[in-house]
Formats: sequence, C-alpha cells, structure tokens
Amino acid sequence: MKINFVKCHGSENDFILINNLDASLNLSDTELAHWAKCLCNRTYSIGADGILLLLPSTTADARMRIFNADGSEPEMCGNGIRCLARLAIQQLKKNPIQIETKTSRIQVSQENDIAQNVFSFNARLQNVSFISDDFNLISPNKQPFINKPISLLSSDLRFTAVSFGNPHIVSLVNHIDKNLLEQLGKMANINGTIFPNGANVSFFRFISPQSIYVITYERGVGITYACGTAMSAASLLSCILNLNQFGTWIHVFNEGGMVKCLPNQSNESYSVDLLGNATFVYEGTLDYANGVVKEISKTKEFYDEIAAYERMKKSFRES
Ligand SMILES: N[C@@H](CCC[C@H](N)C(=O)O)C(=O)O
Repeated sequence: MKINFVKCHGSENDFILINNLDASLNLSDTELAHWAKCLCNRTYSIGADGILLLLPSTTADARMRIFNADGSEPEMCGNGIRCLARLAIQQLKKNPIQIETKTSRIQVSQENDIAQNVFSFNARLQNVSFISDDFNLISPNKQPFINKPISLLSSDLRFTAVSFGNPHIVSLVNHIDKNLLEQLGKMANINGTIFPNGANVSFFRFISPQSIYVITYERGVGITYACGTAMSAASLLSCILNLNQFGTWIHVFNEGGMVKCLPNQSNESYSVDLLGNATFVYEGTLDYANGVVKEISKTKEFYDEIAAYERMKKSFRES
C-alpha cells in the first residue's frame, strides 16, 4: 500500500501530514501510535515532532488527529492545525473552515502572508480554560492557578496553568535557561504526580511591548522549536500580567521563527488568534506492507517555500 504524506512545519515545529479525508486508510489507534514513534525518529526515519491526520468529520468540515513523537495522542496542536488547515482548505476549496479536534471545534482560515511568500493561516483558539481536571493536583479547590509556585517543580519560579484542550504551565522568566526547562519538563511529565496527564512546560521572556519570546518542553516530544498552544498561553499570560493588552497583536518569537497572537477577553472567557506560517517542505510516499514501512521516498520538494521562510527568519536576526 502506498501512502502519500507532506512533511510540513509551523514555526519549525514539524509534522508528517497524512491526508485521509476520503477515509481510505484504515489504521487502528495502536498502529497510528506505532507509526508516530517510528516515523518521527530523527535518526532512522523521516523525523518530526508528530504526525497529523486529516480526516472527515460529521460535525465540522474536517477533523484533525495528532500523535506526538512518543506515540501519545494529545488533544490539540496549534502549529499543527495551521499545517492541516492548509491541506484541508486546498482540498475542500473553502475558506474559512471548521476543524474538529479531540476536545473542540476550531475555525481556521488562510490569511495574508506574514512575510513575502510565507503561506499563513489563522487558528481561532476558543476553548481556553484556567480550570481543568489536568490541574487537579496543583489546584485541588479547582481555582485558577495563576502566577503561583509549584513547590514540587521549583522553589523560585511562578507558573500559570492554562488549558487549550491540552495542558500547559507557563512561567515568566528574565533569562531563558534551556537546561532548567528540560529538567522541569521531564519532572512535570513523570508518573502523573504533579499533572495526571502530564503537561507542556514553557518559559517566556518579555522583549518589549507586543513582543515576547517563548520556548517549550512539549509533553510527548521534549524541547521543540516552537509550540503553538504554548505561545498562545504565554501571550494570554502576558496580558493577565499587564505586560501586554488584550485585543492587541503580539509578536511571539521562538527558536523556529515567529507567530502573531491576539489574546481576547470577554467577560470571563478567553480566546487567542494564532497566526503563523504553514510551510510545506516536501511531499513523499510511504510503502507499507504487513505492518511494516518498507520504503520512504521524496516526490516533490518545496524549495521556494523553504527559502521564503529562511528569508523571514533572517530578517528577524538582522532587525
Ligand atoms: N506542538 C503543539 C502541541 C502538540 C501537543 C503537545 N505536545 C501535547 O502533548 O499537548 C502546538 O503547536 O500546540
């Protein structure tokens, strides 16, 4: 069986995107988890932070499933949904569209390019919550956990817990210490002692008004170039901490580039528009037989897109 895929990235958070809109591919959850572990391996296979599946939906225009590199299935992926949106909008010839995720329905749209020839998409993240069963152990009284210490993680940092479907804790820091982030990320994801289902852990730094930097230890992956839901969480927190203002676009820089976030507050409900690239790197084919991937080949490379994205990144370094 030959399966086509697209290697793509959002802020260099990279994915293997499989179009199964016609439901012709019938893989069990165990097989998909196994595929994610094998295909995301950067030493022996394609290499990626996760696999994305574009599927038909009965409640929206399309459905997304994502599997992390370790085979776990998270609820949501902000960078991934932009890549998936690109393929779905192309296939369905409709813009905007609604995409069903594990816990929500998200409006995605193609927008003006954020930089010349950098295909750009917006995801309106509305299922934002400070209360979630994922935070029961740090907040047994089910109160929002905002800018407070988590003694099991650190004696001096303060964290805010926020769910975008998937659980995040975010800390404002003056200096980014990647080793510390990795250490805390690992601690937050062992044994379910602090978070029953693990959590994504991020540090963010204030650069200037409307400009922050975010780095994330992703549950099920490790430190990535960027995490879309984490950047949305950090931009929201920057407003809560009065560093930025609701209703104003924030440039969120990351190891892999930049996205723009627009945090909004209406009464007690929050949303974040996440606008950024969805870059195709190459198309390829997997030859799959008897439960084993026999051969992986590249069929088309997107050199122009890769170059446009590199130019965008270079322009940040120069400014
Ligand atoms: N990279 C993603 C988040 C992917 C899921 C995450 N690792 C989790 O387990 O929650 C993003 O861009 O949001």
